[in-house]
Amino acid sequence: MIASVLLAIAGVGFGIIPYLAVSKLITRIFEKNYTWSNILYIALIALIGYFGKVVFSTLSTILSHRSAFIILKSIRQEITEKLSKVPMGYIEDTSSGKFKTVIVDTVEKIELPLAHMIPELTSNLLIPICLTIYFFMLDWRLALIALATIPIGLICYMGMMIDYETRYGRVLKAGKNMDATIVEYINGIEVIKMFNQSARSYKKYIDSVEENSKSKIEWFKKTNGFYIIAISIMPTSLVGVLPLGTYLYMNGSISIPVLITCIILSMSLIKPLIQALEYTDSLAMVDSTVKEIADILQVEEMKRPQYRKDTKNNTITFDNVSFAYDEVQVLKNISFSTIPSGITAIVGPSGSGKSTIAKLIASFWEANQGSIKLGDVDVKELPLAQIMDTTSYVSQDNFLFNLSIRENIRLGNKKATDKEVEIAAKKASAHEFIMTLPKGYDTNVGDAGGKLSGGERQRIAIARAILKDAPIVLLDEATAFTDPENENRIQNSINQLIKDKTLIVIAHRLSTIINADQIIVMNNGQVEGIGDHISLLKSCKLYKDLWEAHISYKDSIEEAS
Ligand SMILES: Nc1ncnc2c1ncn2[C@@H]1O[C@H](COP(=O)(O)OP(=O)(O)OP(=O)(O)O)[C@@H](O)[C@H]1O
Repeated sequence: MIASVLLAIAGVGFGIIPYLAVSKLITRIFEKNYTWSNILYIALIALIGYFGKVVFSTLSTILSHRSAFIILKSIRQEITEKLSKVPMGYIEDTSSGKFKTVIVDTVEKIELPLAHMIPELTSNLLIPICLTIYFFMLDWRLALIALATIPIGLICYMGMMIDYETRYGRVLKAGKNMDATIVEYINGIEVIKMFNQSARSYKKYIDSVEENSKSKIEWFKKTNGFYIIAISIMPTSLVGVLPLGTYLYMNGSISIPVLITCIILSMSLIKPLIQALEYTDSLAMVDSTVKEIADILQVEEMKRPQYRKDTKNNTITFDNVSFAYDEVQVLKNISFSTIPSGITAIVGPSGSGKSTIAKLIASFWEANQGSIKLGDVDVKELPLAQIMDTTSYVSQDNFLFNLSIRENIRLGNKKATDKEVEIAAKKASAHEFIMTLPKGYDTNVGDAGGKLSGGERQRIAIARAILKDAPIVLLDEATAFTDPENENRIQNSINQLIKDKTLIVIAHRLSTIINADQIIVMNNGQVEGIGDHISLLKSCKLYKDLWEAHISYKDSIEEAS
């Protein structure tokens, strides 16, 4: 960027040469002190000046664009890296549309000011300054009258800038809100269609589009008057220069060459200044854009060390753990240890905190109190990468990327060969259905896996986890896909996934976990009972109630079918 500014300054230097050359030429012609070779020589110098300006300012623009693209790339990389280090809570509380807007659109907005404003502002300010000095050297009275329109223009610009940041801030905010709402609308299009709604009846969308247009009209109304007056008055320097110049010439104060040079100078002085002032918009935008990006980059990260530690074993231990998402306490003094290479099931009514336990194990959030240990080390003393390598989290809504099936499975282990991907898919009982697809493993799964059924998505996610081969598996058992055929397939794939692993399963269908080595019964954020199926039936009333409810539900389903 510095090289680009230096080149822009060199361009400015060359840009002034034609003005000086024209002035010299006029002087010589009027003094009748010229030969054809003199004229050609001066014209050649003017031409060199012009080409020098074009070459240096082009080089400056190329360099500034290159630097701008590098800066944009690194800002985008920093934001995405940051998102992997902040707590999930922050990401869940922020709409995906907002992230999209900041990473794609907001960052893009800095390209123009970075690539153009720095070199062009430099030249647009330097050229008038140099010309003004020369103007004063020729005749200070004409120089002063030529510059008289500038303060009037500046006053108008100042009027335009009153409350500018707040007003422009409203425009930016409305634009972002509209972006976020549109992304949300597209994501929820299924629900909108199902309830026979349209974009017009989706109030949030309509409101955001209206606010976007209102804020722009308001901003336009308040700034445009000042802007029009400024750009109309500022270039009128000839109105003063012409009569005063003629008067000075007539009373012999200045010569004709000086008068003509001053007229040329007064015409060329204002245009670059107006262009420079037009960057006020970009400056205000850069300011709010930088603040917005900084807001994300300054979010507090989960503080974890850089280096891995030996944890001795892969047992997870919760010791008096409490946790709240916002103010509301979701887990209260939870204590338990998982069974090494065994199954620990977590059961309980909806909202009792089961998934939250899994998310704390996966370090999506930090516990507020107490400690969570992996082996004999507190997870806070382990790098996030070590936790991620040690655990596989198969949630209910497994997200698939808009990529081929092969690439989605390979996310589990990016070094896996095609053969290994297929073996994982076979273990997950997914191979068969994949082979019926038009392009087999190369079939694209669509946005968020939308081209596959829920059960198929689940099996692809399990294949991904099998390929990852982490020693701890966190499984948020799906409540959907309960038709017997699918359930059997998913159960088979889960059995392959958990071979020789420590499994923590959040179970909704109690019949699937009666053989678990340990069952933790959660109620309202607390542990109500721990034991195996038989012992809990005797000792834990809540577990007995849940079991009876499950059995009678199962019976009713079987009777109905
Ligand atoms: N991101 C979040 N922000 C705020 N509150 C949350 C968040 N996620 C969950 N909760 C709340 O925390 C409580 C426990 O949720 P959790 O998902 O752990 O329950 P669960 O036992 O797994 O429920 P279910 O069986 O219905 O999946 C609920 O009251 C829920 O509303």
